[in-house]
Order: sequence, then C-alpha cells, then structure tokens
Amino acid sequence: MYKLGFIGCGNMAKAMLGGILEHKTYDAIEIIGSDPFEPSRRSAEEKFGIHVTEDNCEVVQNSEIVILSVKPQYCEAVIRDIKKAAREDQLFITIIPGKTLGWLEEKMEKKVKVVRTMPNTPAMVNEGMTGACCNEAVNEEEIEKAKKILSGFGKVEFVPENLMDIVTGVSGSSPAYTFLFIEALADGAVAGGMPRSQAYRFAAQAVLGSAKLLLETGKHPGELKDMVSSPGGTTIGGIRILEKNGFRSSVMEAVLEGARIAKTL
Ligand SMILES: NC(=O)C1=CN([C@@H]2O[C@H](COP(=O)(O)OP(=O)(O)OC[C@H]3O[C@@H](n4cnc5c(N)ncnc54)[C@H](OP(=O)(O)O)[C@@H]3O)[C@@H](O)[C@H]2O)C=CC1
Ligand SMILES: O=C(O)[C@@H]1CCC=N1
Repeated sequence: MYKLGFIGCGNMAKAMLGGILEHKTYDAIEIIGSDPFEPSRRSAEEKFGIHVTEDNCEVVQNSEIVILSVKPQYCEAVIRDIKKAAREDQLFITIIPGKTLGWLEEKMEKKVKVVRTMPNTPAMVNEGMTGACCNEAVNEEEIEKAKKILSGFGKVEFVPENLMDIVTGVSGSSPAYTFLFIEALADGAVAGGMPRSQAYRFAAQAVLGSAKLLLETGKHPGELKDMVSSPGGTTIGGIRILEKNGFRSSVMEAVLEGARIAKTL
C-alpha cells in the first residue's frame, strides 16, 4: 500500500512532489503517480523515484491518500474512471480549480472524504501558498495529515469554501501576474539602458524583498509604500503614473476575473 498517490503527474504534481520529498513527509517508495502521458510518467519516475503507472485505478486502489492533479476538463472523466475503486475511508485532496466539494461528492456517488485545495507554482521552490477547505467527512486527524502534506511545499491556510475561487485569483493565478510585473519592471530598466539579465535580477529581488519586508514586519502595505516615497521624489512620481493608468484597479479586476472564471470550470 502506498501512502500517497497522484492522479496526473504534470507541473503541479511535480512541484508538490519536490517539497514533499525534500521535507521527508513521505519517502519516494511510499508514493505512486498515474498519467496517460508517457514523458510525464517517465520524468516523475526519473526525477523523484516514485512508482508510476498508466492506470488511475491502480493509484486509487493502492493509496491511502489520493491527490487529484489534472486539468478541470479531464476531472469528470477521471472520476468516472476511479469512482468504483474509491473507498469511503480514503482521503482525496483535489487541486482542481472550480470543482466544489459538493460537485466531487456527487460525481463520486459516495460520501468520500475530500480536501479541496488551491496551491500555486512557487511550491516548486517551497514558497507555495495553498488555500484549503474540506467536507464534513474529513476528521481532525486527516486535516492535520493534509496540512502536513500541503506545508511540505509552502504555507497553507484553511478558508471557508466560498473563498476558494478568490484564493485561485489572489494566490493560485497571481504568480503569473507577478511575473508580468517583474517582466515589465525589467523592460523599463532595459529601456533605460540596463542589460536584460541584470534587469531581471534587480526586478525579481526587489519583488522578493518587498514581499519579505511586508511579511516579516507585519506593517501595512500603505505604510511601507509611504516609507519609499519621499516628497517630490522619484517614487511618488512613479506611483502617480501607475495610478493614472489604473494599476490597482487592473490588479483587483484580474483577481476577480480569475475567481469568476474558476466558477465556470
Ligand atoms: N499550474 C498552476 O499554476 C496551478 C494549477 N492548478 C491546477 O492543478 C491541476 C494540474 O495543473 P498542472 O499540473 O499545471 O497541469 P498539467 O497539464 O501540467 O498536468 C496535468 C497532468 O494530468 C495528465 N492527465 C490528463 N488526463 C489524465 C487522466 N485521465 N488521468 C490521469 N492524468 C491525466 C496530463 O497529461 P496530458 O499532458 O497528456 O494531458 C498532465 O500530465 C489543474 O487542475 C490546474 O488548474 C492549481 C494551482 C496552480
Ligand atoms: O489557470 C489555471 O487554470 C490554474 C489555476 C490556478 C493557476 N493556474
């Protein structure tokens, strides 16, 4: 029997696996993964040393905890495939956006234990942020197990299920928005004459340091913004341009759009 099984061995499964193995939450021999795509299976096997198979039911039949890690459009077919093999004492952790606890229970046609989560790609460097919620069938011990798995690749917080689509917007998708911002900062620097590779280092470290400063001081972002902005100085001039171009409302709209789309998946 394996302790953990992944259905889908793509980008997110691999990001999670890296942290889980590094934190020794489980050993590679305790993990199995399934994927129809041979190169995905092979890379999971070669990189992480886990057992791999083409057969999703083999994962479900032989794992204590199963992580559903496929795209939303494949989710229904996967559940159709595994629902007979699924046991009521088994914990399912889903990372699929938009698929609610109720929807999963209905498609499984049984009272399965489900923890619904939304991680993000910084899990690849152990700096993930995961939002999670669960159905009533999940007990305290299982919540602790899920937290241990999810904190293997970053931070985790349980939230009410009605916030899960917002989690998708604010942390699931926002690494992409942040990369857009870093790229734009670097493009600005390149426009001003800085070599591109150096510009990425300056931009990315400024974003990393700013996030760290906020988290470590616990100060309000507005206060930290004011600390940078001297009267008549360079920063307030830049802020004026960003505000004129709707920077904050664009970001707010992007978060809400992500949440809106998640509901349609
Ligand atoms: N990427 C991100 O930033 C985040 C993604 N998510 C969610 O996580 C899930 C996985 O995303 P991600 O890892 O990026 O996607 P990937 O496409 O990289 O991985 C999904 C894997 O599942 C495989 N797959 C397809 N059909 C099946 C099936 N029937 N049975 C088993 N495996 C199957 C795919 O194979 P094939 O390539 O052949 O289709 C692929 O290898 C998605 O629901 C995504 O929305 C959540 C948080 C963040
Ligand atoms: O866009 C997506 O489908 C996923 C969900 C969160 C991040 N990426």
